[in-house]
Amino acid sequence: MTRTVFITGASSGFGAACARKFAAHGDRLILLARRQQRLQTLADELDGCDTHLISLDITDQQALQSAIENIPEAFGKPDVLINNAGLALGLSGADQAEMSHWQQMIDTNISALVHLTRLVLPAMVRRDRGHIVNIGSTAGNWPYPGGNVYGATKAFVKQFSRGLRADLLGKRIKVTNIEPGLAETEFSLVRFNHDAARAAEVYDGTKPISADDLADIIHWVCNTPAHININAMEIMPLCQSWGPFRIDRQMSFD
Ligand SMILES: NC(=O)C1=CN([C@@H]2O[C@H](COP(=O)(O)OP(=O)(O)OC[C@H]3O[C@@H](n4cnc5c(N)ncnc54)[C@H](OP(=O)(O)O)[C@@H]3O)[C@@H](O)[C@H]2O)C=CC1
Ligand SMILES: N[C@@H](C=O)C(=O)O
Repeated sequence: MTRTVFITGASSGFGAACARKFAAHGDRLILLARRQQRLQTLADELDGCDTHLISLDITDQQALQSAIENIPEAFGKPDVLINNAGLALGLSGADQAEMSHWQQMIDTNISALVHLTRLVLPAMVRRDRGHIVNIGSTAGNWPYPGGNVYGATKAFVKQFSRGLRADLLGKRIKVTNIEPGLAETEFSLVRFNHDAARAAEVYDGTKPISADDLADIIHWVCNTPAHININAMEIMPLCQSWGPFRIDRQMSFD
């Protein structure tokens, strides 16, 4: 059956790779991001796939609502919503971080994700079918220095995903939180204000998760038997693991 798959953050990274993967399996796509030209180039590449493009800032609530109301009828209602648009900005400690960065991460990773879910979910409930795939992060499970608000937004996404599952018991609607670790996309470029050298250092000497790796996993998650729900999946490259607790041995309390 051809599904309508709605992917946010489709102009790059995981979102673009998911678009290619789902298109290759015959699904029709609704693709959202700010960069219209990127979306158009992707849609041209996916020749033969029915694609509806939504070019907007997902934090603009009015624009988002109007875009959802104006999805062409031929696309029907989304069967799968991949809440992927998101970002980290900066890696400064909490006393130094820019408040505007924190606000943008909260607006994008939390508020916009919640808003879009609220807009799309009623039709899934009415039709008694659907799948919401939220893109969380290992940063929502494990803290690291400088990850402060970014990690907190992803912890929100994790708990929101669980809450959705609790609310949707008895409905044929699946909810999954995908929690990737080190993955090479434009993520670090954005985090470090397009400083390419600094972004490259993040992946230096590693074999990180690729966008295609993650798209394969998401596609699998969206194709499990009807009675199975993958609640959460944490994925790291083999070269990544946890560090020990840090202990400061210099502190004085005199
Ligand atoms: N790469 C990594 O290491 C990991 C990433 N993640 C998460 O995966 C998700 C995708 O990131 P990834 O593919 O890595 O990074 P990319 O930077 O490559 O992609 C981010 C996508 O989000 C879109 N986006 C960001 N802000 C907005 C906005 N305000 N309105 C609309 N679209 C927006 C961007 O589109 P545009 O700029 O055109 O608007 C882009 O398509 C994010 O939620 C990220 O937090 C989770 C774990 C690991
Ligand atoms: N796991 C990465 C993205 O979410 C990170 O925290 O750097």
